[in-house]
Amino acid sequence: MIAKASAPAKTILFGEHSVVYDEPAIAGAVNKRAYITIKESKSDKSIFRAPDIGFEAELLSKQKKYILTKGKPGIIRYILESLYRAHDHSPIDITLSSNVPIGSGLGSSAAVTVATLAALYRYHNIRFNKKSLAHDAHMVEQAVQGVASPLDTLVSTYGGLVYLSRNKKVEHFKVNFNAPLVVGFTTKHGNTGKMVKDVKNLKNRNPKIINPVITAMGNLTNYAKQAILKKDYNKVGELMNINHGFLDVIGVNTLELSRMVYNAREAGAIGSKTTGAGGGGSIIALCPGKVDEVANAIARDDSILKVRFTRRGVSSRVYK
Ligand SMILES: Nc1ncnc2c1ncn2[C@@H]1O[C@H](COP(=O)(O)OP(=O)(O)O)[C@@H](O)[C@H]1O
Ligand SMILES: C[C@@](O)(CCOP(=O)(O)O)CC(=O)O
Ligand SMILES: [Mg+2]
Repeated sequence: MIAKASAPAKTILFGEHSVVYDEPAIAGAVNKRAYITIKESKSDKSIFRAPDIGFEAELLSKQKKYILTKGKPGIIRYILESLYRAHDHSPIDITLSSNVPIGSGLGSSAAVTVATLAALYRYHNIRFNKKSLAHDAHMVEQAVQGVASPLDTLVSTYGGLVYLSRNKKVEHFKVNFNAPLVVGFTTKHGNTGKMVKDVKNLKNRNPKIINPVITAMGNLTNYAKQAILKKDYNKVGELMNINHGFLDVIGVNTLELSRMVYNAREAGAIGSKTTGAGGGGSIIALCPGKVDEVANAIARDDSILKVRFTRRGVSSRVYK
């Protein structure tokens, strides 16, 4: 039997980091995906392969350990944690293929986790629905990273553009927000777990300064929700620029991220900001009528990815 699943990457429009402190956030699934295939192993060992990133390891799922044969560790922790929760430890082959850049703020960890759990549930014929899958995937991210909001795993599971409220209520935008976005990313990777910890430490050292900023980031997200519903792109852009400033305050921007953000604005983007955890990774630029100008300006020093929002969330099936 072969089980296959795939799940989309995402981009956070508003509310990264503040969402960890229960502030609202807005994120959308994009048309880049992680694909997982699970089949019985031909040997008595479980093997995980990710040829796109040159990764291979033998899995000791019972002990939550692995023996690396090729590549560098990292993303495998999400696979192991998923196996630990949803696998009976019988020998299997797991293959990951993905066109989501890893550690770039596009939620590769969530896409891989959602796809792995969905494939495992199919493989073992375990009943699940989107609600339970999003919940379980969030538990995996939390276990691996220490702290994680449910945002990335929610978006990867459901697809579409999602608003997560202060009390963790999920709203799916019905409006078709199809303004063109350019993603710029650097070769420097961020690490979500570390960035979340850094923000927490900054907040603990300077509570009177950082706490109101986190609250303001949440208020800004709520204004953005209204602007999106009205398709007021100029307002959305203005709020993205303010959000980038807040991300500077909490210390997650880098020289490369800010360079891309300002290159995008100079080339005509009406809004641009870091997206995801920062410390490396990606920016998004909102640029109606100026996609090529903005893409070319970012591409002078960094890499670009043209993405669009997609309503397609997780999908999975078994082949007997
Ligand atoms: N080349 C690589 N091979 C394997 N794992 C990697 C590689 N580069 C980064 N990683 C790991 O992938 C994970 C990416 O997750 P995260 O930091 O949440 O970023 P994102 O979800 O935005 O891609 C991290 O655990 C990181 O250590
Ligand atoms: C910083 C944070 O808000 C988003 C992280 O996104 P990413 O892993 O960089 O794609 C953390 C979280 O929501 O769990
Ligand atoms: Mg992640």
